[in-house]
Amino acid sequence: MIEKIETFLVDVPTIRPHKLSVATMNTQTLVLVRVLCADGIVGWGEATTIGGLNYGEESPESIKTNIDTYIAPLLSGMDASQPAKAMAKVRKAIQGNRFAKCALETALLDAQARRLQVPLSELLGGRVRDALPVAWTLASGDTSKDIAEAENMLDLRRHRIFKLKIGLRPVDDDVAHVLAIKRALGERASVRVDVNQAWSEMDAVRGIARLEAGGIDLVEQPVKADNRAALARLKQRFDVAIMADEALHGPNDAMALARIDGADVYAVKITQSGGLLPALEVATVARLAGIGLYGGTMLEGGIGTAATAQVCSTFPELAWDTELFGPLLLTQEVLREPLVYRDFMLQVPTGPGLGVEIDDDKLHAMQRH
Ligand SMILES: O=C(O)C[C@H]1C=CC(=O)O1
Ligand SMILES: [Mn+2]
Repeated sequence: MIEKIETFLVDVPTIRPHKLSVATMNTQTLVLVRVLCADGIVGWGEATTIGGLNYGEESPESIKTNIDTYIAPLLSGMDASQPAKAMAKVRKAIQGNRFAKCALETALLDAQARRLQVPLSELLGGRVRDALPVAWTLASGDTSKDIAEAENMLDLRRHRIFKLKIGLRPVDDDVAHVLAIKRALGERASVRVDVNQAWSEMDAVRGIARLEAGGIDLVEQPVKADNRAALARLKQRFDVAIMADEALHGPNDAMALARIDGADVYAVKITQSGGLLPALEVATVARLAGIGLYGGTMLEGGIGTAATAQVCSTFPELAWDTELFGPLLLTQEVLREPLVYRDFMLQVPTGPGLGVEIDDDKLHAMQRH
């Protein structure tokens, strides 16, 4: 039986300012959910978002309030060994709130997988890979700092895929910044950009032509999320891969974009999809439509990152790798043992459930009171 659902806000400074076109992050607010079951099993989930309300329409505080006030009471007393039934009730009664739903589904599945003593991936069809290549985002805002950071990551054998955050400066300045980094790294790295919706279609045509000519491998969400037609036109026009990120809020968006041949790649995010099972549906639509997959992040801490890793481990094809580096951008950790990054890859945890353990003392010390 589901006995109790608790939520925690945890403010964690980032290792350096992380500059996106929509926000500069100096801290990340983790939203964590704990589900206590009557049989003593505990499950964890995460509903972390980016930049308060700058990036999405759910803020950390609204997610916590909506779970505490409206969603948790629906679940209390339900059978904890039937996560799908519990989530069906939530999805029927609650509009929107994808991040909150994701955290609850993660926690319920974590608990059930622990109960069955299997890794969470095994409740999702089973894993086909044990390690996931991980991109790093260069977003210091300074070209030479970004190059030094990339060189360091290559030396450490931690990352050889780099995503550059652009869209804040004039197109010409951004292109010059990206191409300087690509020239410095050459064939040693895959260089990609994320515009976070900042460009008009005209800007995008101009910018992407030059990025493509300069050897950039992928352009993520160049135009507004709701302008699917423009994304599709850019995909038709250019050879360089066009990735949908903010345009994807779950399976229906995945289907609508696939119908218009709107993107080459989907960034699969468990929170934006509204849960782990909807994220699998996004991935299935992509697979059937011949669209490549990329494991995306909302810069979550260890819990959300482990949950996404469990999901991505089940993908037969993962052509564009992942960006599951969230915990590495944060100065503090709520896990007892950090996730393992080795040889450019995140090792998918092998223990029961999410395969991570929360340090209650650390959490208590770090949580917002
Ligand atoms: O992709 C996004 O838009 C959000 C996020 C993921 C990595 C990163 O640096 O920012
Ligand atoms: Mn993105």
